[in-house]
Amino acid sequence: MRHFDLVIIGSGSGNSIIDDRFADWDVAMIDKGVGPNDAYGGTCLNVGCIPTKMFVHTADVAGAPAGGAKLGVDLELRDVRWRDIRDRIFGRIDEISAGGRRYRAEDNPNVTLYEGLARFTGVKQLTVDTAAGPETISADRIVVAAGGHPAIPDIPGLDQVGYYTSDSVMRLDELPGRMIIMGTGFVGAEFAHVFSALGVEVTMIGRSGRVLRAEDVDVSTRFTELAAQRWDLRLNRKVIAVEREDGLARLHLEGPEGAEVLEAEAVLVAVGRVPNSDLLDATAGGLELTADGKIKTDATQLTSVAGVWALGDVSSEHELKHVANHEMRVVQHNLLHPDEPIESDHRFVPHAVFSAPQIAAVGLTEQEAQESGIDYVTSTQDYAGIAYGWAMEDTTGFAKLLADPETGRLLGAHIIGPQAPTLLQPLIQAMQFGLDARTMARGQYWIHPGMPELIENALLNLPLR
Ligand SMILES: Cc1cc2nc3c(=O)[nH]c(=O)nc-3n(C[C@H](O)[C@H](O)[C@H](O)COP(=O)(O)OP(=O)(O)OC[C@H]3O[C@@H](n4cnc5c(N)ncnc54)[C@H](O)[C@@H]3O)c2cc1C
Ligand SMILES: NC(=O)c1ccc[n+]([C@@H]2O[C@H](COP(=O)([O-])OP(=O)(O)OC[C@H]3O[C@@H](n4cnc5c(N)ncnc54)[C@H](O)[C@@H]3O)[C@@H](O)[C@H]2O)c1
Repeated sequence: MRHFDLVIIGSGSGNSIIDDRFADWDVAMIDKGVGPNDAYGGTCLNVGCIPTKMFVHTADVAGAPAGGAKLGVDLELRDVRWRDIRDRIFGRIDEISAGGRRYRAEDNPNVTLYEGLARFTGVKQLTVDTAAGPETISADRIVVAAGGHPAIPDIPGLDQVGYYTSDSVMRLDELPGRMIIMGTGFVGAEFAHVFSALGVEVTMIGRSGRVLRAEDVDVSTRFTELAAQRWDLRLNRKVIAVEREDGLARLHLEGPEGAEVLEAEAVLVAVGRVPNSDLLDATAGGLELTADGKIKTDATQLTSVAGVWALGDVSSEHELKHVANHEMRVVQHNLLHPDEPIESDHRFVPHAVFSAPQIAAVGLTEQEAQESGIDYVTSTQDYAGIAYGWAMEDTTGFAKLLADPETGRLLGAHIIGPQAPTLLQPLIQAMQFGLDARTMARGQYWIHPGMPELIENALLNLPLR
C-alpha cells in the first residue's frame, strides 16, 4: 500500500491547494471526473459557474430585442445557432479542463494522479477504483474536496423518462421546443432565463408560492412577478408522476386547482444538490456527518479525524465557488502551518443569481432580522429613481438595505436589477471592513451618473438615528 504525505480528493477547489510550497511533498490527487465526459477540474469549471455564465451572457444578448422597443430601437433576433453557442463555450472549457489534467498528470513530478472513485476503507485509508483495478493508498494528511451532485427527487416514472440535470443540459444536441424545469432555486432561475431567451418555451414548477424564496421577501416577490410574465410559472405544485409517450415527457401535477398534466420535449431537474460524502463512504473513514449529510468540520476546516480536512460543497453550508475557494486557502495555510492554524470567515458571504433580472445579496434578509429580534432600519432605492435607471427605462429593479439604526453598520444588502452583483461588491466591502452607512455615502465621491448612485441613494435613505 503506497503511503503519501498528502491525499486530495477532488480536482475542483482542491486542485488549487498544490502550489510550489508543496514541491517537497509526495501528493496524490484523486478525481473521478464530472459531467458526461468525466472531466477534470470540478463542477464550477465544467458544469457549474463558468459555462452557465457563458450561456447567461449569450442569453442576455439574445434578449436585447425585448428591451429595445421601449427605448425606440426595434431589434430583431434572427437566429440562435445553438450548436455554435454550445461548441464555442465547451470548446474553451474542455481545453482548460484537459490542460489542467495534463498539468497534474505530466508536469508535477511530486503529484500522482489517480482517476476513479475513491472510498474510505479505514481511517486515513482510501481505495480508488482506477481503470487498472482497485488501488488502496494511505496518507498522513487527507483533504476531502469532493463536492456534490444534483439531487433527483423520488417521483414515480422519473427514472424512466429521461431527464436532464445541470450536468447534462448544457450539452444538448438540439434546443427542445418546450422545457419543464422542476425547481425554483438558483439553477432553475438561471436556466429558465438561458433557455427562454434562446427560444425555448419554459414552464417552471415550484413547490412553494415564490421563486427564489430564500431571498429577501421583497426581492423574491418581485422576481416571481417578473418570472410569471416570462415563463409559464406553476407554483404551489407537487409532481405526482412522470411518463414518456410519443417522445414527450408528461408530468402529472397536483396544485391549488386540482390535477394538471404538462407536456414537454425536455425536463430539467433542478431541486438542489447532495454532498458526495455517501460516494466516499466518509463514515468508514471515521468522519462525522451533519444531519444533511455534509462532512462536519470546525472553523479551521478540520474534520472529526485529526489530519483530515474538508472544504467546499461536501462540507460547507454555502454551496458557492467563492466560499470553496476561501476554505481552500484556509486548508492550504493549515497544511503548511499546522502550529498556527487559521479559521474560515463566513460572516459576510454574498451570492448572486445570474438570471433576468439579476439578483445579488449579502447578510441578513428582513425576515432573518425580524426572527433574530435585532433592532434594524431599512431603505429601498429604485433604479427608476436614479439617472442611469432613467437611461435604461428600468421600472422594476431596486436595492434594499438593512442597517443598525444606532451605528449605521450595514446588516444586509439585496439588489434586484441590472449589474446587481457588481453593484453589491462595495457593500460587501463595507460590511467586511466595518464601514458605516453615513461614512460610506458621504465620505467619498460617487461617479455621476453611474449605476452605483443606486447604492449612494439607498445608503442616504436609511432612517438612522
Ligand atoms: C449549474 C451550477 C451553476 C453554478 N454557478 C455558480 C456561480 O455562478 N457562482 C458560484 O459561486 N457558485 C456556483 N455554483 C456552485 C459551485 O459550482 C460550487 O460551489 C463549487 O464548484 C464547489 O466546489 P468544490 O471544490 O467544493 O467541489 P467540486 O468542484 O464539485 O469538486 C469536487 C470534485 O471531486 C470529485 N469527486 C467527488 N467524489 C469523489 C470520489 N468519491 N472519488 C474521487 N473523486 C471524487 C468530483 O469528480 C469533482 O471533480 C454553481 C453550481 C452549479 C451546479
Ligand atoms: N449563481 C450561483 O451562485 C449559483 C448558480 C447555480 C447553483 N448554485 C449553487 O448550487 C446549489 C444548487 O442549486 P439548485 O437550484 O439546484 O438548488 P436550490 O437549493 O437553490 O433550489 C432548489 C429548489 O428546488 C426545490 N425543491 C427541492 N426539492 C424539490 C422537489 N422534490 N420537488 C420540487 N422542488 C423541489 C426547492 O424548494 C428549491 O426551490 C445552490 O444552492 C447554489 O448554492 C449557485
